[in-house]
Amino acid sequence: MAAVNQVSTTVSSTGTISFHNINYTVGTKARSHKRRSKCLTLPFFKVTEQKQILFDVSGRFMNGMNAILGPSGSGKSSLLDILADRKDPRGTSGIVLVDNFPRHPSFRYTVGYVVQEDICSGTLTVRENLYFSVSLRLSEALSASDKRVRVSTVITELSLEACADTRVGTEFLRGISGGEKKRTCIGMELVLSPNILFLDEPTTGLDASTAISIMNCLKDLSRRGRTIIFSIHQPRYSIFKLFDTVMLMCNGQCVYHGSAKGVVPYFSTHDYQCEPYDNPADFALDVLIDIGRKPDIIAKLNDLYNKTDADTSAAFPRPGNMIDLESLDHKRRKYKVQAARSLGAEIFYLSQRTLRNSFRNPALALSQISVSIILGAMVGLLFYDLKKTTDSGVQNRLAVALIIAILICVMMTMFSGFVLDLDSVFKWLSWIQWTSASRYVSNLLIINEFQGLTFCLSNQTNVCPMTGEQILDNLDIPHANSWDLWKNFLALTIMTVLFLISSYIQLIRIKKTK
Ligand SMILES: Nc1ncnc2c1ncn2[C@@H]1O[C@H](COP(=O)(O)OP(=O)(O)OP(=O)(O)O)[C@@H](O)[C@H]1O
Repeated sequence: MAAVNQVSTTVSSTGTISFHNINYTVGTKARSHKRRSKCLTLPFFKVTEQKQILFDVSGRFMNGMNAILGPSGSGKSSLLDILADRKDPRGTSGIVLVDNFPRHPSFRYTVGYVVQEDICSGTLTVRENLYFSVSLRLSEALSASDKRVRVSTVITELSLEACADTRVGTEFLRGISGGEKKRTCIGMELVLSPNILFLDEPTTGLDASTAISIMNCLKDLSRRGRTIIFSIHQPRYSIFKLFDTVMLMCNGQCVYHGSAKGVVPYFSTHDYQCEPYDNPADFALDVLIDIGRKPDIIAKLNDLYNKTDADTSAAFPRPGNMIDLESLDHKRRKYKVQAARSLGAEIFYLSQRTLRNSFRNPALALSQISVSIILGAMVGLLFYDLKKTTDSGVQNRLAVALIIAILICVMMTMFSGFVLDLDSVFKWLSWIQWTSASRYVSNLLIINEFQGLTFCLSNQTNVCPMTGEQILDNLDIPHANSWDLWKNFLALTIMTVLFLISSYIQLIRIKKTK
């Protein structure tokens, strides 16, 4: 989901976003042989070099359709992410203002961002997807009926009434059309009532007629006072003529920012003539590809754009204010955004969706249930009516543990201290056994299986030369008291908690910025 679950304030704005001298740099693996060779002796030493993606990009987007156009790799998505406050602030510089003020810390949660891939749940209906989005992302103060009204309004706004109660569809389940699916994804953002809607390549993967219907839908939204900002690759003329402003990017620099109608006349003044029947978007892309090979022309056009762009300079803060704005922006990033929902509510809505998903996706539910039943039956059969004899009785029980361990994880089994005698074979590696969940599981199973048993000869059942305790002693598994059993439970519990915590930390790390 684009902007997750934290909406603390309603930002009232006219939706004008201006940005000034945006630079973006990332650290990449060093490619130069010279640098690598210096570090050949340090195999784990990563050599990074800085790569600048965006160079001093400035501009202003207002209510209407604002397109960011350029060849692949020109920096469109990077700029879009920075404006939407979805990029890691490290490596970015410059100022982004909304209605001439720095963005609120919760900005990214109050604007809509439609990612390229469709993120709606296939087993839910269009209405349920929108309701899920509104429930998870808006304040708990909103009543159920308010939520329903909001969802219905968005359904009407996006002309989704006819398929509102149809399931979106999965690879196994026929659902709504591609265009309706994209509109559902847009709707999941619109339920926030954002003034600004970002879209990353909204027409990618759609056929021509679906693409135009999506863009017409966005045009309608823009007419109702929204600022629609999107990156787009190669629009047809019927789509291009819907744009109000166009920003042309080339190698991370802006070479044109102005009206869509002005593109052809602008480039004609720089000796690039558009053929009478050529699509201006195709023409612009051809020009961008050509000047991409000529750094001096890019620099000239970029310089011209920086000097003459009237819209940008009108919104540009006075130089004296720049320092204050930078420090404000710094403070803004440190500001803690309060979650709009309690943890319990989040768990409830997510579990509800997961349950619905399982029930409505017969293939998934069936495979999950079948796997559980088959595994359970297998383990049950293996343990069923085992003999208490010294030969097969003992052997069938050390085999069962092995099968289970293999099912869980082969690697962990290797270090369980059960398959191999780690003390003698891999002395220097034997400590790994203490990190192996399989070791604790196998210890538990073996203690549980053998403790208190006596094993007799198969032909003379009154002669019982072996006890379970002896086998446990032979395997070097402590079993003197109940703590020897329960400490394995404790170790497994601690491992589970640690894995959950580290997954949670990783989720927190990746969810906010790219
Ligand atoms: N985190 C990163 N690490 C390394 N390179 C990056 C990173 N982010 C972006 N780039 C590079 O920056 C350039 C611009 O990327 P970006 O995705 O913004 O371009 P784009 O115009 O949206 O391209 P496309 O149309 O293909 O999606 C590309 O060359 C990309 O490989």
